[in-house]
Amino acid sequence: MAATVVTARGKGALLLDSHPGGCRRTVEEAAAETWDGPTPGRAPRVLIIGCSAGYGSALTAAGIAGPGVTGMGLALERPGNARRTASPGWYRVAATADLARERGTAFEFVNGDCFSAGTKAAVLDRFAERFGQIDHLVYSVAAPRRTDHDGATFASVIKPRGEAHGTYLMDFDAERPALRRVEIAPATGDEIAATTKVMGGEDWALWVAEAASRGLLAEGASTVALSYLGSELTAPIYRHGTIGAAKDDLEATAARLTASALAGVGGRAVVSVNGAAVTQASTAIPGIGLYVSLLRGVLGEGMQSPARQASRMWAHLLGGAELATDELGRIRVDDWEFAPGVQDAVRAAWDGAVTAGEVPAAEAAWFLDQVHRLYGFAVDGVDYALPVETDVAWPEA
Ligand SMILES: NC(=O)c1ccc[n+]([C@@H]2O[C@H](COP(=O)([O-])OP(=O)(O)OC[C@H]3O[C@@H](n4cnc5c(N)ncnc54)[C@H](O)[C@@H]3O)[C@@H](O)[C@H]2O)c1
Repeated sequence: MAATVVTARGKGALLLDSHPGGCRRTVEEAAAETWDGPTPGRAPRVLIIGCSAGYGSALTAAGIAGPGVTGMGLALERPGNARRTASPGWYRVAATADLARERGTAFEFVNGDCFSAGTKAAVLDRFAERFGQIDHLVYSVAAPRRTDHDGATFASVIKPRGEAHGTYLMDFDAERPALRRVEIAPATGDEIAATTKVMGGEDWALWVAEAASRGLLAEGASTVALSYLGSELTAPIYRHGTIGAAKDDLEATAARLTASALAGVGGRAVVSVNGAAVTQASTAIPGIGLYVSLLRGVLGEGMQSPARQASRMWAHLLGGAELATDELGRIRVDDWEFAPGVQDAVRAAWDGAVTAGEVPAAEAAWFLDQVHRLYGFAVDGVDYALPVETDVAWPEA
């Protein structure tokens, strides 16, 4: 395909195309994150499940550029076709592979379904062949559905549990970013179970057990899965909702893994509670867009990017600056979101926005920019008037 000018077509938080050059720049930005952790004696060998977007992409880029991790990343991305460019994660993976090459670190990427037994076997076989053992297994998947080994498919839903919940969407089709109230009916028991099947700890545990059974976990290995706690403002839809049930399950899985699969190698399973970020997964959750916009309004530059948080996580996992652990043993990378006064200020801003029926212009503009950045648009240093090659190959092993 010849190079072409790519523009941001689409509606609200969903764009049809992505810009390869902009996606590349966002990876470079993550790689430029300051590394103030320890310098490892040898490259840590890592497997990152969900490496192409959001926190997983940040962990991959910041890990390659900072401590110089080596290993493999798995993601599920879509190639381009005659009507649309590839998905943004496809381009980020290509850029991250180039970053690894430039840094002289071996890193391979697989495009596949993490829930499939075949993908697990293929990835772990390849890891054993090329890298030997795993020092750190990162699980950073956010998926809408999961097909199980028997062909049954489960869809994750974002709903409250128990009673209906009213929250606000930002309506970017309006001339000014208006708020639209939505009422969301409570989930059924089946929906809660299906969401837990997709976003709970079962698949994480399968990966770790499969790696352990192949003798792939190195002495002292760690595995980390990401979680979110969030504000009282979003609790009815998030932490007390279907996704919260899945996160409870994921978090309970950590202790079981430390006591089982990791016990033999003296390793540990860790839950990392990260802060609110604009990602493809989070923009699908009603109320999160408003919350995260107002949080940014309160914190300004004090809001930590996924790359900053990723760098802090690596420093912790590699035995450098220790992160604080809460009463449930989770590492808290969301400390800035809960710094004194922050939540009170966000609540006041939320009440103000609801009363006014609109989001303050600066916060709304920031949010829209963040959404565009997910697709490689609104990125500094990219000339969007220039044609760009959209036919980018998945990196070779
Ligand atoms: N975004 C937030 O505000 C936030 C905050 C704290 C914690 N987290 C957690 O971080 C984790 C990642 O979320 P995110 O927001 O970065 O999501 P994201 O949508 O940005 O990225 C999801 C990743 O999962 C991969 N993926 C999805 N389905 C897959 C499949 N079937 N097989 C292989 N890979 C698949 C995607 O390719 C992508 O790399 C989740 O556990 C989420 O709960 C998110």
